[in-house]
Amino acid sequence: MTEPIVVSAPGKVLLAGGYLVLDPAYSGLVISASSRFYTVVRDAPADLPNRILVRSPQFIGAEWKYSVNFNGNEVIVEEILDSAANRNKFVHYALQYTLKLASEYSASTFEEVLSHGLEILTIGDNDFYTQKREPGSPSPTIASLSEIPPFCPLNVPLSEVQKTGMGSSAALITSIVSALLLKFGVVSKEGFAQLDGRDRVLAHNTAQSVHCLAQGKVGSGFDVSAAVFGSHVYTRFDPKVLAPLMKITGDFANLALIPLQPILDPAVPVHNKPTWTSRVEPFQLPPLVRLVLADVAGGSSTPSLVRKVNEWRSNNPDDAKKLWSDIDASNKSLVEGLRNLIAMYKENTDAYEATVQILSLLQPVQWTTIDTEEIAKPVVQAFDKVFRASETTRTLMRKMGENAGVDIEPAAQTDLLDKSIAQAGVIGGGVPGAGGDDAIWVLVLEPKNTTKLPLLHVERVWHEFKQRKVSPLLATESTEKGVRVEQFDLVQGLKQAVTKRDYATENL
Ligand SMILES: Nc1ncnc2c1ncn2[C@@H]1O[C@H](COP(=O)(O)OP(=O)(O)O)[C@@H](O)[C@H]1O
Ligand SMILES: C[C@@](O)(CCOP(=O)(O)OP(=O)(O)O)CC(=O)O
Repeated sequence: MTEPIVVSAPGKVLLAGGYLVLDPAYSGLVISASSRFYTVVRDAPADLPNRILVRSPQFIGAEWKYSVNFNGNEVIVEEILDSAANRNKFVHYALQYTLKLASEYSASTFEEVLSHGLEILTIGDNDFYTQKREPGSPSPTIASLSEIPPFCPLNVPLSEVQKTGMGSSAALITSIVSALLLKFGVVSKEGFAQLDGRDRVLAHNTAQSVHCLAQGKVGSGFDVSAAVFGSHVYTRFDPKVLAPLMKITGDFANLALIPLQPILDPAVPVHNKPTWTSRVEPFQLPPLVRLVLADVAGGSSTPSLVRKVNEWRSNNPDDAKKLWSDIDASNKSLVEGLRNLIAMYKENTDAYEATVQILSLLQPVQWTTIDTEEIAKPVVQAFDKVFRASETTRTLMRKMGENAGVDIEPAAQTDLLDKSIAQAGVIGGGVPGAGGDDAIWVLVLEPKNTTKLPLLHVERVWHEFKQRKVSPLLATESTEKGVRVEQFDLVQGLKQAVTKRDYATENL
């Protein structure tokens, strides 16, 4: 049996650019989270040619079986259904499209890889799901969450789990697609190590297509893009590139007529081929700045928020244009402020660190009122610019919500954010992505070598907040750039988590 292939992909937070990023004229700032989704692909334990078993050991009954039919030319992946209720369209589509693509490179490698059958395991970091608590038990803290064993079983079927909104399906699809591309030799580990080389771009185009097709709609795609490339300023692709594939509904026999290589592989030169126009401008949060996320007990449906906002925008084009461009200016100012801070750190690390130390003890509204040394002034101003920009974006996003008649920042979230942002050492915050009731983000200062006071203040506010249950998540920003090939033995807890249950091979 060959070594398992393990690929992880990070979750996401859209810090700025919700709704705007659906339009290629605007961009969004997406931060990739340290929480990751893992896919392990290995040869099936028993010889079962052309069979694939996929399972998610964190959930009850999360097993999906497939048979692969290949006639030397066309590939059809069929679900072997125990019951219709146990369909997993996302996994099925990931297999169908990635296997078809792989077969177009080498039929003999394709047949060889499937000759023993495959087993695929998918598993997510705890942060992707709201962890169940015993009634009356204290709400979790970042310290208590870091004590929980990795990949905790959720003890419910997948359909009943509560998600935290970190983009589990995008990270899942990115990790499955990438692991399969490696297994079938379509991309290499070395190729994957390059951030903007052909291998990653191919993985992106494939995962993005699968995700859109499985969702049955084309969103902006910032979540898949972050899963592949890490934190960046994202500008969306033109959905036209997917038009030939979007026509295929359900019957994969129709896929036979559409070669995938020319659509997905940037290295395949075809005259007049549709191109992927998305733009990725790498980004990273400045040093000594920590992203903190909260899972808020509440729920909002992104598609219905998007529908209403789009409706208002098309009925009020002039007002919308003005509002969109004001929000865009504020978002750009946020990005610029954060980038300036990185430059300042590089230019004079000591002054930067000393200023962070001072600001961490003051509320952001006090920052520009204090007398600082000349050398600290630009750093103070840059932090102040980030604070102001995030507040302006909040105000304008609330306005967008009022106009469209939807709660982009509901009153309870406003209260929670105002209280959080009033703490010493907090730089700013907001509702991520489409907004709504289910999450907030804040940026806090974390001075070197001192207690993490701003984080503790924010945690206290969340703990004492009465209107909603608010739990911190462990995730910070991932400084690894997106999708990553892992070593099975080196991912803490992974081996135990995927081998926990003794699956009979006749399951296949
Ligand atoms: N852990 C998992 N294992 C297998 N499939 C999953 C898992 N998480 C999500 N999926 C698949 O992705 C689909 C959409 O997931 P969902 O969590 O609703 O998306 P999102 O993260 O985009 O909100 C699910 O219906 C399921 O098919
Ligand atoms: C409105 C949006 O611009 C942002 C939505 O971001 P969320 O992070 O809220 O998304 P989900 O996790 O899928 O619910 C739609 C889009 O860009 O596709």
